[in-house]
Amino acid sequence: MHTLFQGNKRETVEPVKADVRGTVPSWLQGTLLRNGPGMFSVGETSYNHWFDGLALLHSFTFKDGEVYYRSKYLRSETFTKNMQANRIVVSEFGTMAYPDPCKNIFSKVFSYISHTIPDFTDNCLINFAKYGKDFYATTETNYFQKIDPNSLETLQKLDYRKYVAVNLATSHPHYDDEGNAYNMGTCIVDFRKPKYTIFRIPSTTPESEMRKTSCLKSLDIVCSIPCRSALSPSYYHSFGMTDNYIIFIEQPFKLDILRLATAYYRGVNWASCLKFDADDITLIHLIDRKTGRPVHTKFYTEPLVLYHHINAYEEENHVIFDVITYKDNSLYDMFYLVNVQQDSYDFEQKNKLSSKPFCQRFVVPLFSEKGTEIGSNLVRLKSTTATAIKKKEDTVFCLPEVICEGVELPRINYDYNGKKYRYFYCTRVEWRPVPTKIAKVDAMTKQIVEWSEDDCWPAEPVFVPAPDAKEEDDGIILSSIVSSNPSKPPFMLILNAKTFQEIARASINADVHLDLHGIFIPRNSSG
Ligand SMILES: CC1=C(/C=C/C(C)=C/C=C/C(C)=C/C=O)C(C)(C)CCC1
Ligand SMILES: [Fe+2]
Repeated sequence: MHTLFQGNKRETVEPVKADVRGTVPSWLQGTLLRNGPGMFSVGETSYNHWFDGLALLHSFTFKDGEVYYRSKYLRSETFTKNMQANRIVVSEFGTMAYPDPCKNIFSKVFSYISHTIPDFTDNCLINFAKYGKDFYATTETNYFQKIDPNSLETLQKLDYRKYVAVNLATSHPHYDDEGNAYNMGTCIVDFRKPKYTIFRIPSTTPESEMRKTSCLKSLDIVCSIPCRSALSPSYYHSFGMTDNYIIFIEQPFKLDILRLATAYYRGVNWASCLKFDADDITLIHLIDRKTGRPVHTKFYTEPLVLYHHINAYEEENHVIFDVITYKDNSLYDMFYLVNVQQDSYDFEQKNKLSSKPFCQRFVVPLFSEKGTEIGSNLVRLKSTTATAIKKKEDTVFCLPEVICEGVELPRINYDYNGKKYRYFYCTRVEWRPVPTKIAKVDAMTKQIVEWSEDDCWPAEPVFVPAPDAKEEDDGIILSSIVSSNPSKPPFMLILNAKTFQEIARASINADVHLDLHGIFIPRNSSG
C-alpha cells in the first residue's frame, strides 16, 4: 500500500504501446489526460502532503484499437527552481518552504513582509481545463499552465490575475454546449471586500480564430458575490451549473486570511489556514447566468464540507443539485504523507476519516414563497425526500436527500451536465481515502453496480459517450488502474458504461501512478 504514495515516480517520456486484452471499441479515438502528484522529495527535502507532489502529467492515447501511454513532469517554475536548488524552495498546500535562509534581521523582516501576500505555487497538479482550443494543467492558485496534449510538454505559465481579479480559482471549470468555459475564483488581497467571482471564457473569438490572441483576453465576468465574512472567505473546490443558474455553496470551511498572511512568519503551512467552523451554517447561492444576479432568497443548510459537485439541473421551477459532502474536514488531513505511508496494518487502523462521504441531493425552490406558511416545506417534487422549509420571509432551510454513501471522484456523461440526469460514476471510499472500487450509481433507484479486483487501486472513472449514443449511459468508462501486486502491471480498464462489464484492458509495461483528475480529448478536437 505505502509504495502507491511514496517515492518519486518515473516519467515515461516516449509513448509505450500497451498490451490489449479484449477489444477496444474502434470508435474510441482520442487521448485521456490525467494529472496528479508524482515527486515527493527533492534532494534531502520532502513534502508533507500528497497534494504537494510535483505534477506528473499522463496520457493514454486510443488509436485504432491500440492504447499508448506516456507521462511527463510539468515543467513549472516550481519544478525548475526546486531542481536547480536541489531542494524544495516553493511552498505547497501542506509544506512551507524557506528558500533564502536570512542572514540578518532586515532581510528577515523583508522576506516575511513579502510573504504576507504570497506568490503561490504554479505546480498545477489537480486537473486540466480547456479554454478556447488550448489545454491547461490546473490547480487552485492563480496560476495555470498551457500544455501540449500530445507531447505533454509545458508550453506557458499563465496567471488568472492578468485577466480577472482572483488569487485562487477552482480546478473544476464547467463548459456550456458551445464550449464556453466557466470558472470561479476568490479575490483575497482586498481585505476590505474579499469576493468570489464567476467568470466566462468564450470558446472562440474572431481574434483567436486567426490565432492572433487567446480567448482568455475575452474573459468576461458573470458575477461577483461578496464573502459573508471579510477575513475568512469560504474554501471551495468546485461549483455547479444548470442551463440557467450557477450554484455556489459557501460552506463554513474557510480560509483564514490573517493566518494566511502570517503563515510564513509563523512557520506553518497553507493547509493550517483552512478551518471548519462546525457552528456556522452553509449558504446556498444561486446566480442567474443571464443577468448575473443572485436569487434574492437566503437558502441555507447545516454545516458541511464539500469538495465535489456531481451535477445540477432544473425541474418544475426547482434547482436540484447533487454533491458529495462530509460532516468535517478530515479528508484533507488524511492525505498527509505520514498518514498514507503507514504499512498496511497501521494504514487500516489509523488512517480513518472521522466523517465519511455522503452523496446528497438538495432541492431549492425557485418560485416565490410569498403567502406560504412559515414552517412549510416548499419542495413540490414527488420524486425526492429533500426538503426546503420556509423559516421566515425570504429565508429557507434546505435538508438533502441521501442518495448513497462512501463515494468520491464523481463523473457524469458531461452531455448531461446541467440537465436532468440519472447516472454518475465514481470511486468507492469508506473510512479510507484511497479507493479500491469504481461504481455506477443510479441516482433515481439508488442502485449501485461495482467493479473491483484484488490488489487494484482504480482512478477516477471517466465516461466517454458512444458516437451514436441514444441513452445517457451509452458509452464506456475509462479508469487507470494501479496494482500493489508487483507481478501485476498497471492497466487502463475499459468498461461498458451500461452494464459495467469489462470490454478490454490495456496492460502497460511502465510505471503508472495514482492520480487525481483528468479529461478525455476526442481525436479531431484538440485544435
Ligand atoms: C497552494 C494553496 C492552496 C492549494 C490547495 C490544493 C493544492 C488543493 C488540492 C485539492 C485536491 C487535490 C482535492 C481533491 O479532491 C490553497 C489552499 C487553495 C490556498 C493556499 C495556497
Ligand atoms: Fe477535485
